[in-house]
Amino acid sequence: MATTMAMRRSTRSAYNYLRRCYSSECVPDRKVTILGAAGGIGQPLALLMKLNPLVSSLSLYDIAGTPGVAADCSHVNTRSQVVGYMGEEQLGKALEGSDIVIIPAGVPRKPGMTRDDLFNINAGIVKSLCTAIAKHCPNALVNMISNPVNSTVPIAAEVFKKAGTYDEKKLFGVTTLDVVRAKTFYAGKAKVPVQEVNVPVVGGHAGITILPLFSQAVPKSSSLSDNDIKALTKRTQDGGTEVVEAKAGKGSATLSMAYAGAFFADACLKGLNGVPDVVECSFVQSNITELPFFASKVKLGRNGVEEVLGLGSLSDFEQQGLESLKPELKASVEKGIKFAKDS
Ligand SMILES: NC(=O)c1ccc[n+]([C@@H]2O[C@H](COP(=O)([O-])OP(=O)(O)OC[C@H]3O[C@@H](n4cnc5c(N)ncnc54)[C@H](O)[C@@H]3O)[C@@H](O)[C@H]2O)c1
Ligand SMILES: O=C(O)C[C@H](O)C(=O)O
Repeated sequence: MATTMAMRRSTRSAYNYLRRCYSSECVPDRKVTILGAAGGIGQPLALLMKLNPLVSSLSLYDIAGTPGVAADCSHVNTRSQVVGYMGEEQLGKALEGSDIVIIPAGVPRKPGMTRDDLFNINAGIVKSLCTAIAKHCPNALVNMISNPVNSTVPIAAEVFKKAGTYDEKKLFGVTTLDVVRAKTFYAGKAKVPVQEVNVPVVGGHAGITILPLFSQAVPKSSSLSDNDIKALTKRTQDGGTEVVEAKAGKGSATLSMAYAGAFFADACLKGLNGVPDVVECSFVQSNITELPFFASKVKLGRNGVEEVLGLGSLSDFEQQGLESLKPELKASVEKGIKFAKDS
């Protein structure tokens, strides 16, 4: 009898908790800022964030083109108020009060280029934007999309350290597109419903540093051979290049990236709002390997990273992939740190 009463009480409190979390009058105000909002990723990402009911204020910043994007987006009849900001003199206002800053500012690849070939231009852009974040919204969660992510995230960390605002719980390299691709390719090959699929992707965000863990994929598939897993791994690692080549000089992934960026920002917002058990992969400061930054499953909470989760058990093939990616990832991280320290 006492047990039944206790169960009823706990069901009621879980129900009340969910009601509190999801009833529209209790959703807290949240400001999301997109830096690079007029670009190939920035525009569809702005639209997807405009559709997110967790956002109350959407701030769109770019060096050009934001008045038009903001006016257009602002006519969509959803909760958030949209304001466009253009040029460096408006950057502070764009950032003030942000809960989340998403950064897709910078140049994309052309066929034949690696992500590291973008370093010379994008490192400087990221450094100056992060300097402004440290000044105007030091407590915001930062979602870094600009490539090469393996170096731009360490650059951001160094900029924040120099400014005295670094909180490792609040800096994220967005690797969600790798997860999105791994899910899609796995579902296609294993012939399982894509909406039921989950696949962790760890390491970094470039070539062999992208390591999908298909041995941990759900739902499990008994129909995939070792060669199928190798081919799926390679396709996930080369997913960005597949799009760059198909776009033939007109940039890299924008629509799938906007989807992935909006999905990850939504997970961050849920974490900030106290929704329990929000877990996504991201490239964060980490001690689960000897590398200082590493992508793995991360539990998101009210302060950003609540816990960096371990790798779980790996197949021999994945273990080999992990060892092979370490030198490249280490070099990219060190390159970012050196740039931020020297410049
Ligand atoms: N993390 C990922 O998975 C992933 C996926 C796709 C693309 N990317 C990267 O995202 C970046 C953007 O790609 P895109 O296709 O949107 O490029 P794009 O050229 O279409 O857009 C970039 C935008 O950044 C703006 N910009 C440049 N300097 C700026 C500054 N100082 N402040 C604010 N805005 C500035 C430009 O005006 C432009 O509107 C690239 O570096 C690309 O490699 C990352
Ligand atoms: O491949 C690129 O250059 C863009 C991005 O990193 C991607 O994975 O699509």
